[in-house]
Amino acid sequence: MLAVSVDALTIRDLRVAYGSHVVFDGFELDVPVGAVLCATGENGTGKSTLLRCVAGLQKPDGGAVRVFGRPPGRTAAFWRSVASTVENPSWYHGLTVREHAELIRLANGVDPGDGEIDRLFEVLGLTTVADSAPLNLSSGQRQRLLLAAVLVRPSRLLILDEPEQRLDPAVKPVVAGLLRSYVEGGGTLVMASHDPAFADAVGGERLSL
Ligand SMILES: Nc1ncnc2c1ncn2[C@@H]1O[C@H](COP(=O)(O)OP(=O)(O)OP(=O)(O)O)[C@@H](O)[C@H]1O
Repeated sequence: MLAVSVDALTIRDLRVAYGSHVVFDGFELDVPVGAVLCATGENGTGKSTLLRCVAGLQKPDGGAVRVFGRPPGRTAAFWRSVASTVENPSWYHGLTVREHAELIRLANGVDPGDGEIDRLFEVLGLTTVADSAPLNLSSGQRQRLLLAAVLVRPSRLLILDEPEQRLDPAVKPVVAGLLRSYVEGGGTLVMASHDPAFADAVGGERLSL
């Protein structure tokens, strides 16, 4: 039997308008499994709108979005394959930074004590704040935690909206390296970025909006 390969992301004839302001009309996109796609463009060109549609967080006015051949949705099954920073999560009061990572790993069926959290915290500079409450972190530290939270669990597609935002210049290459490793491990990455050097460091295709 012939194996039929399904792209990670397929968009056909996408239309999104806010009132009379048309952001997408007849937009098409294919992202194969294992690819990196980075949307770039000035403020307001539609990067976040596109990512929200891909994550199923916004219903387009027309067209079709398929993630691994299925419509994106708010189901647990969809989010088991997809990790995203398009919408900020709520942090639990009473749980530390490390306990959040442990909870995420445990809930996704992976061992929280296998050293992966320590490794990620070390490279992302979160070790010294591991026992803090997330709400006490600086905005840059919270951005690192957000990235740790999506990277600490298994997924097949990462959807990241400006992952470089609020990061120190020294941390950006580290995050770019983590994202490259994610893709080398078979994952697909769809992101938006305002930082050409960061996008170059991650690699892959650019989508200019
Ligand atoms: N809920 C909304 N209601 C009305 N207009 C909206 C809404 N969300 C986005 N827009 C408009 O749609 C356009 C695209 O917005 P979007 O946030 O997708 O752009 P972006 O490329 O992500 O911008 P930025 O680089 O500033 O993050 C903008 O002109 C914005 O004003």
